[in-house]
Amino acid sequence: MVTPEVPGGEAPLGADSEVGRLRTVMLHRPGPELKRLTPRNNDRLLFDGIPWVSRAQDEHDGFAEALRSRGVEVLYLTELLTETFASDLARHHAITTTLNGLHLGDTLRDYLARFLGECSPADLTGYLTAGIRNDEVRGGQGIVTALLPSDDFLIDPLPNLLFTRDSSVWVRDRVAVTSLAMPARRRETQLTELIYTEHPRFAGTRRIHGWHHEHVEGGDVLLLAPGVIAVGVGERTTPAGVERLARQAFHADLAHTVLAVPIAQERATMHLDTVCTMVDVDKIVMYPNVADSLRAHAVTVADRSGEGAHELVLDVAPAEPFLVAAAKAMEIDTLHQIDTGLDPVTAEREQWDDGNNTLALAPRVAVAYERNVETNDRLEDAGIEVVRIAGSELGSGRGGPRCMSCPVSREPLPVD
Ligand SMILES: NC(=[NH2+])NCCC[C@H](N)C(=O)O
Repeated sequence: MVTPEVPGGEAPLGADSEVGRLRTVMLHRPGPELKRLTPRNNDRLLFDGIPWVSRAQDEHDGFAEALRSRGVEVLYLTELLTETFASDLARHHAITTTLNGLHLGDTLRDYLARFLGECSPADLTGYLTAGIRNDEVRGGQGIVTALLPSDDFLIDPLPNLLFTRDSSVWVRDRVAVTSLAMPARRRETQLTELIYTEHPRFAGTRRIHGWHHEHVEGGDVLLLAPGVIAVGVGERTTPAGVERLARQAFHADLAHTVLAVPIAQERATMHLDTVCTMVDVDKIVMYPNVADSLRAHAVTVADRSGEGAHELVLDVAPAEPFLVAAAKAMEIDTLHQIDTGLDPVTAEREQWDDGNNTLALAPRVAVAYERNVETNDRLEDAGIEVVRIAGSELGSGRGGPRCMSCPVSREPLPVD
């Protein structure tokens, strides 16, 4: 359950929908890690271009300002991380997990452990997020430094930290620290897990997943309604990942139905939130080119007499059209679809530019990239207020307002 608000205190942690009034959100302002992108490494680092960093920062500041001007508290991931590093234990943990890659060798690993161990919390955040290249180390010289190319990263930069929704997702009052599938992103959740474990703001928060578990990415997790979670299964979230998440959610009484939604294994549709996002309690903006083929298996608990989450007996229903299965689980007549774009070509262009990837600030109020003109018009025609933000540079990482934000606190939806 989302806990009731403490008068005068911070907003209670958690979210039970994608559209309850947004109170607190975690963002990552793009920083030096984006300056590491080159035409030779951008594919591996999952960017489709080389962003103009200062413009991306301006756009991101515009996004944060749009949220603040509507009463949303903005937390920044790197500030939380630096505060987390006030703890010696957290620093030690971060350094050890970062350096356990097999490409380093003992000489370099020992040197880097000492070097990072002596850094200030802010510098440590900088190195762990922007990475370290072979030609930047001042010690630890030996076989590895001599033989690795000078521009190889000893610690990889994390340009996709920008997409904070992928690295954690709240389900009611618990947080799922996710387990990212792509090698370029695996380290991100070692950092988010530390924040949620060690930062005083999150003291006592219970977790329902972790970076060492089966792959689940937050972009695939949609809280369709209190008790109903849709999870995309494709390039990023594996069938085993959904199973673990569903078991944990059922066991902790966070949900009664999980819809497992297979999605095409393509770059344009890497996460479920590239295909659809909620903009009202019963409205979803959706890519029409896949809407007809999108299907879902409703997963429920058939028998909960066993002890632990792993002993729940799950029922997996045959696949049904997504909108049908969703409406049933949400106990509403219809989940109304608002189409991306106008015609199939505009839809394809605006889907690519994250037209579906909206962030709801409240029922019928959503943040969207301004460039998706046709989709935004359609949202307005359907009675949704659209808060438009610039995203020409931000978009080169293939993510929109929803991927770039992890809602940490939303008001529960009014019960009618
Ligand atoms: N939830 C999302 N759709 N996130 C988009 C993530 C984009 C990022 N460049 C990646 O490939 O992982």
